[in-house]
Formats: sequence, structure tokens, C-alpha cells
Amino acid sequence: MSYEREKQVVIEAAIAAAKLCQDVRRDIPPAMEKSDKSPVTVADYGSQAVICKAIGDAFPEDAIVGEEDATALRDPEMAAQLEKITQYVRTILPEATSEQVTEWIDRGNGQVGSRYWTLDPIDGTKGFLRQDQYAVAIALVENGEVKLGVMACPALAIEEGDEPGTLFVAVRGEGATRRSLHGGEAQTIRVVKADDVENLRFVESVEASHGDQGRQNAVAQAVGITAESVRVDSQAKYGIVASGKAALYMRLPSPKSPNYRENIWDHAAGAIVVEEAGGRVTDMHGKPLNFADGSKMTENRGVVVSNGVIHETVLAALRDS
Ligand SMILES: Nc1ncnc2c1ncn2[C@@H]1O[C@H](COP(=O)(O)O)[C@@H](O)[C@H]1OP(=O)(O)O
Ligand SMILES: [Mg+2]
Ligand SMILES: [Mg+2]
Ligand SMILES: [Mg+2]
Repeated sequence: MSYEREKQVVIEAAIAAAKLCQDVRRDIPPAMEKSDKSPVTVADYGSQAVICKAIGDAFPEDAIVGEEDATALRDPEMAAQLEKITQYVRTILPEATSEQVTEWIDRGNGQVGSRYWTLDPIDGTKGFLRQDQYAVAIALVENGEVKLGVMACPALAIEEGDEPGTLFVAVRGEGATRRSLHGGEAQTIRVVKADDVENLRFVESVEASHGDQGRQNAVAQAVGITAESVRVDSQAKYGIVASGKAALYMRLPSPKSPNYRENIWDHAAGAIVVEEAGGRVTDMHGKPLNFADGSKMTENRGVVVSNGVIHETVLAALRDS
């Protein structure tokens, strides 16, 4: 099965959502705060509305597990924010009403099941606000296996001199591609080869509190990566590994938040892009990421993403660290 229709629907939705996010960013958005103190913007909501509308219209039977929901937006105090979101959504869907926008956002309140979509409308909201990297990440999961991943990185250029804006697409068993968000041909991508010393670098989060940079750097050194890490926000890190521009992405539990568990929407799309480019994705103990049981990957700790060749060496270095 090649998921042709699914692919077309979400590629179109991801490109539209990426445009909305870039429009918002040009206007320098203020951040709102969620109940867990993390930031959210009108772009996170607008992106989720556009994508959930597209998926819900095309595949009404499918559940969508999205990061955001519209509860806060129904508070009368948020009317001005909701109006702003609706205005941005109207640049893509001219007839949209505020009522529809909240309804579309809430299509993302589905549950993990035998076939579901998972969506991060802006992955790396902190990067988005800093004018750095972020990603619009969509994945289709069947029976616990990611089958399709589409990831738009509006600020990412893979080759020096490229215009920023990269779209990654992967279908299970069919490889991974990247292309410019501004159009043009898709090209197949592959992870770093074992002898490609120049690209033997590693990527990690910009946000120190999202990982354990001390340990990440120690492990990288232990496996022979001498260059300093490249720090990048969001699942764009998966796209960089899949494109052969880094050999390793490590995300180890932060000593400050030992109880943090990773969310499925923060990894599903990126993981299939790397796997289909020939790489490997596990948690820090070598366990596969669990997309079968719920929105939090409660049984996994940390994430290790590599070109495959160095994966076991990295896991061994982690055990020793
Ligand atoms: N304490 C935390 N530890 C790990 N990841 C986090 C934490 N808080 C938020 N995140 C999520 O980390 C991801 C971005 O991380 P990074 O850029 O560090 O790789 C985002 O998915 C962000 O969610 P969000 O989608 O809300 O931005
Ligand atoms: Mg968030
Ligand atoms: Mg995220
Ligand atoms: Mg997000």
C-alpha cells in the first residue's frame, strides 16, 4: 500500500499550514501560556485547524491525536485571539468562521487506536518564537507502526545557499524524500555513510532543559564525534540526520525533569523520515519508540536517532556513561 491519497492530502495541508505559520511569524506573534507553562501562539492553533480540517474531511473515520485543543479559546477572554487565528485561517480557507476553527482544532482530540494520525502543528514553538527552526509534523500510524510521515520545516535549508523551506516525506518501505517548500522536484535522501567523516557531527536541542547536554556531549565524544554539537530546535533534527548532514541526534532525559515523557507527535513523523532514509531510531535503552498505546511514550526514556551504523556503539556508550 503506498498511501497515495493520504500523502497528497497531508502534503497539501502541511504546505498550507507552513505558509500560515510563516505569515504569523512575519507579524512577530506574542506567546500565550498553556496550563503546563509552555508557550503556544495563534500559529500553533491556526496550523492545527487547517491540518485537522483537511484530514477530517478526507478521512472522516480516522482519529487525529494533535497537540493542541480549543478549550482555552472558548473562554470569552480569548475572543480577540480566536479572531486573529480565524483571520489567518481565512488566508487559506476564506469562508472559515471562528466556530469552525475551534471545531477543526478539536478534531485533534482523538485517541490512539489501530489507525490514527498524530499532529504537532508547530513542533518547537520556542524556536518559532526565536525566529529559529520549527516543524509542522504529521504522521499516520497503523497498528503501532508509523506508515507515513510528512514534515514541513519552513526555516530549514539543507544545502548552503538553498532558500529556506524544506518538506520531508516518507512512506514505509518506499524511502524518504525532501524537496523545497517553494516547489520543485522531490529527491531521495540517505543518512550519512560510515566513511563520510565530514558529516559525522551530532545534533541536539537548543533548549538545555529539553535534554541532558552534558551527557549528550560525553557520549558523542565517546563514539568519536569530536566536533561541537549543532543545536537545532524541533524535529528538523530528524530531517538533518535523514539528509546525511549529521550522524546522530540525542535527546536524553533532563536531570531537571526526570519524569518527563516524550509525546508521540514530537517523534512519529521525524522517526519514519530517518528510518526510510536508512537510519535507526530507538529510545536511550535501545527500545523501539512505542506509538501503540497512548499520546505519551510512557515506556520509553530519551531518544537516540542515528545513521544506523553507529547506533549500537552509541547505545553501548550510553550504558557506560
Ligand atoms: N521539558 C521538556 N523536555 C523535552 N521536550 C520538551 C519539554 N518541553 C517541551 N518539549 C517539547 O520539545 C520539543 C521541541 O524540542 P526541541 O526543539 O528541544 O527538540 C517540542 O516538541 C516541545 O514541544 P512543542 O511542540 O510544544 O514545542
Ligand atoms: Mg507545545
Ligand atoms: Mg512538539
Ligand atoms: Mg507543538
